[in-house]
Amino acid sequence: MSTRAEGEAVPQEGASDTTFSVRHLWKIFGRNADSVIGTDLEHADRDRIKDETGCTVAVRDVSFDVRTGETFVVMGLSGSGKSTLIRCLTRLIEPTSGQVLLDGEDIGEAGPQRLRELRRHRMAMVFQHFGLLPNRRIIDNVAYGLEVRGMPRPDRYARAREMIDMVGLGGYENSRPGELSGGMQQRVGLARALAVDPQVLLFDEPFSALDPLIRRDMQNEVVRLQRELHKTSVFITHDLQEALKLGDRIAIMRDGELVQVGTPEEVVGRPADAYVADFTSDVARTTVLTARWLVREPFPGERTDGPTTEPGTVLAEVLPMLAASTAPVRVVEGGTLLGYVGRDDVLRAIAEDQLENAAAAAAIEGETSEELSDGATDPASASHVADLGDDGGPGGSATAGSGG
Ligand SMILES: Nc1ncnc2c1ncn2[C@@H]1O[C@H](COP(=O)(O)OP(=O)(O)OP(=O)(O)O)[C@@H](O)[C@H]1O
Repeated sequence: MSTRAEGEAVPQEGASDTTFSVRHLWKIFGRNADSVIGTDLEHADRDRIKDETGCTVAVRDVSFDVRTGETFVVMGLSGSGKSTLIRCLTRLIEPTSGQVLLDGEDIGEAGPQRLRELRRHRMAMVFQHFGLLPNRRIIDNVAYGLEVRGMPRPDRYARAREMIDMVGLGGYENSRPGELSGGMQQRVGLARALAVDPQVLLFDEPFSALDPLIRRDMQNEVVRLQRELHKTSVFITHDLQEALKLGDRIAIMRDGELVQVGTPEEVVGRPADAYVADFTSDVARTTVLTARWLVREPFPGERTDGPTTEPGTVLAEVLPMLAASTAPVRVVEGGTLLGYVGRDDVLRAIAEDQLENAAAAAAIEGETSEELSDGATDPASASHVADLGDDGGPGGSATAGSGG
């Protein structure tokens, strides 16, 4: 099952603002993979399918769209199917069933020649372990994709130099990968991917092997490059903070399924179920939710002369403004007044954070005790938490589609 964020339009297949359309994608590893889909087993859990057929369900009936220019993050725990999913997008792994459309073209229908063209010209991948050629100089590594395309040497070196400068490695053109730190090698990986000017960048946990500080630098680098280049990107990570920082939208995977697709605010502010709520319970809402999330009409008699802010301002920055003014903040976008956010609104959003944390903890505990007591009913059930989340903030529905 795939879940769309509340208020999100049903995607139009091949719509012009969509780069990837993934429809009912399955990947089942094992010899009897075809014996699962379309049978009763299709809905069984992974363990039962494994027991009865020997097959592993890695991706289960996943559908989503990646919008042109957005960074679409796929997040989930180890084994949830992220790597398999991103490899199915390029058919590095052959899907068992379902469709992947790139600009409306069904890549499942592409013959070997067409597939090679698509991979060379339309997509580029950045891997966790860099994938650099150890005996080649940095400039040759960066120019590699252009060389494969047959670009003349002066042109490809010029382009490679440009990309090396862009990722801040000017001066290292003649070094070998082994002479560079992990973070620098990943910059080379990034430059190599960008050199071919791909339509789509695919990142498979590119920063997982890096030290935390270098990892943060690289995340900032990606944010900066995205601001400049607006490349459509699919980014795989198991790190929620990374997902929140980089993602215009985040898809959360569990056991091969998508459990929620939404903006960072939607995922944190209105988690789809107890699993997502548990994932996001450590995130300080004030650093993710923005004024847009809480914006509302003025109350009768309320002051309307408060300080102004933009809808994208995080609540952590709205708070000091409210502390300094007794009037609610006016939320203004491009000269248009969207509405107001007052002290109570922000307090309620913060209090909900505490309530949801407690409810999520209770639900997880409840699930565990249910398992132990073989199905005994527990009031703190998953749906209880989902209900809490569904209520969202006072202005919850105003945010649907924001940040996309
Ligand atoms: N080639 C394969 N053959 C059999 N099973 C596989 C294969 N590749 C992956 N799997 C299984 O498919 C499931 C999903 O794996 P996948 O690597 O896609 O998850 P992931 O979320 O990317 O995990 P990680 O973050 O650890 O890489 C896992 O149960 C894994 O064991």
